[in-house]
Amino acid sequence: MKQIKIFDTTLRDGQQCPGAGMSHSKNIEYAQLASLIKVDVLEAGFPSASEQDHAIVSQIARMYAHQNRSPKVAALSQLREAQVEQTIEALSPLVKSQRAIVHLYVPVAPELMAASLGAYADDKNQILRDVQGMIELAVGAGMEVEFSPEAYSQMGDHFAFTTDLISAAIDAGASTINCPDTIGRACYLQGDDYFVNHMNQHAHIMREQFPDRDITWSVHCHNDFGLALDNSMRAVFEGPATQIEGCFNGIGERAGNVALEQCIMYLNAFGHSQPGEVYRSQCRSKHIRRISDFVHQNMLPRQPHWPIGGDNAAKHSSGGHTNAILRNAHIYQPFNPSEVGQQISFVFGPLSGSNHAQAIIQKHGYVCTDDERQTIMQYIKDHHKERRKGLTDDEFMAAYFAFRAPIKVAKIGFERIKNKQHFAMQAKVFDQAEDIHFIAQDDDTAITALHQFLQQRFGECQIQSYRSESREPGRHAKAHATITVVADDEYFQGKAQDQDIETAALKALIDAYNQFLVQRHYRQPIQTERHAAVGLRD
Ligand SMILES: CC(C)C(=O)C(=O)O
Repeated sequence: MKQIKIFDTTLRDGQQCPGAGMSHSKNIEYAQLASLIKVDVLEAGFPSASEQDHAIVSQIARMYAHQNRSPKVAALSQLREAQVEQTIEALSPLVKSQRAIVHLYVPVAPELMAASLGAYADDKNQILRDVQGMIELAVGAGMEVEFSPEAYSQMGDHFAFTTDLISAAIDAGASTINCPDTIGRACYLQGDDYFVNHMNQHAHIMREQFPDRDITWSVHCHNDFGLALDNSMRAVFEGPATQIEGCFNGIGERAGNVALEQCIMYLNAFGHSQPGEVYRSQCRSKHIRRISDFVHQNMLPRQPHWPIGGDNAAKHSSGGHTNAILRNAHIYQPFNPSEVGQQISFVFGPLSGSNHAQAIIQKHGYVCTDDERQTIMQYIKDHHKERRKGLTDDEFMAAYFAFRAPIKVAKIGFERIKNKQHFAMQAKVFDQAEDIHFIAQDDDTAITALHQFLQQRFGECQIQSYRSESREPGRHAKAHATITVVADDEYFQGKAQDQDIETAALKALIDAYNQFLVQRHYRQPIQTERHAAVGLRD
């Protein structure tokens, strides 16, 4: 088995992108999650960037120093002695357990060298001496060293210089050579210039030069052309890389870095496809959703359709898909979502089918027979025809209750005629048309009259509270009534609105009563087997 190390730079490269920065305490929280998911290396920051960055790296180093199985900690440094010293200082708590990595970088692409190093770029021998000297300094302080020739994929005619740099770095004690596609412009169609080919050449040259050294080759890809995953995987499967650098949810400079959760799951799914070798990471994939949620909530929002950890990655709506899933839970999933801490869930939408509707109703413990499921589904779709984006379960069930409602009122009124209070209602009650009319007591209000009628007809039910309000200004504002009743030891809240305050209250009471009656007549034991079979969320 070939173990592929996962180098997590969410806190460093991830926080370099606009909008992703987090407070000190959130950085620490993230480090705990990185340890839980078991990345091999956590790049905790750039200690020389500010006092706070130094303090964050140093606290993470102290925290991990007390935990045996936590990741190694890397911290980034430019080729400047003062920076290297600050980096060493921040990482020092991990020296004893040999888990501190100074990550030193210098550009090698010609244009980038000129733009970021100025005149220093012309003195290649000095750069070579500095790389050698600073790595020796870090190694002497008990650090591991990772060396990155920045913009390696754009090195152009600097191949020989890059070879010298890598050679100097290894000679001075660097144990990892990281090959970045800094601007996300690498593509296998580049042929001989493709950076993975260069990595193979460099790995070969270094093996010849340092036959006794065990060098880790690492890859660090940005996603500007959407090729970060392809490039990272080619570096592993076609090149010498045994370490992948990236960020959870693919955050990072510009279009981001390769998404680590995609790399981990790619290895899980395809790592055994090559003859004679199995590639795996040691990460506990079941925590992917948790760390992905953290990045989503505290760094940058995640697209719903984001691969692996996105909300929609295990959510289904269309009829054809949900139908098949109800028979075979994982038929439309490329892997079992529980591997990444997700569950299959359904959203009822305009393209959903009657099987899906029936499953939701039964999951909530109500009756929906095979004969009626088509009618109920159509009713619910018509009831919410403006909701093209799908219904929550609450909205869906409210429509189911409206469909089942035993009392469907066509006309309702309460008026005084010849000194008597008259109550009148035209309604369908359990599908029978009825014309209800009676003379109420003198001191009855419309509500008490209706309440008495409903109790006599359908059984005991107490009014717990009644509220009526107008939510809009002006004389045309509607009255919104809310009435809560208690029946069979359960609470039912009825709501209604009408231009007339009294009618709104009457309708709200009927709504509450309807819910009580739906519960009484259509409740059934929850169909747990089917529910469990499709892994629906509770
Ligand atoms: C410092 C290096 C590794 C980097 O972040 C890049 O090249 O993108």
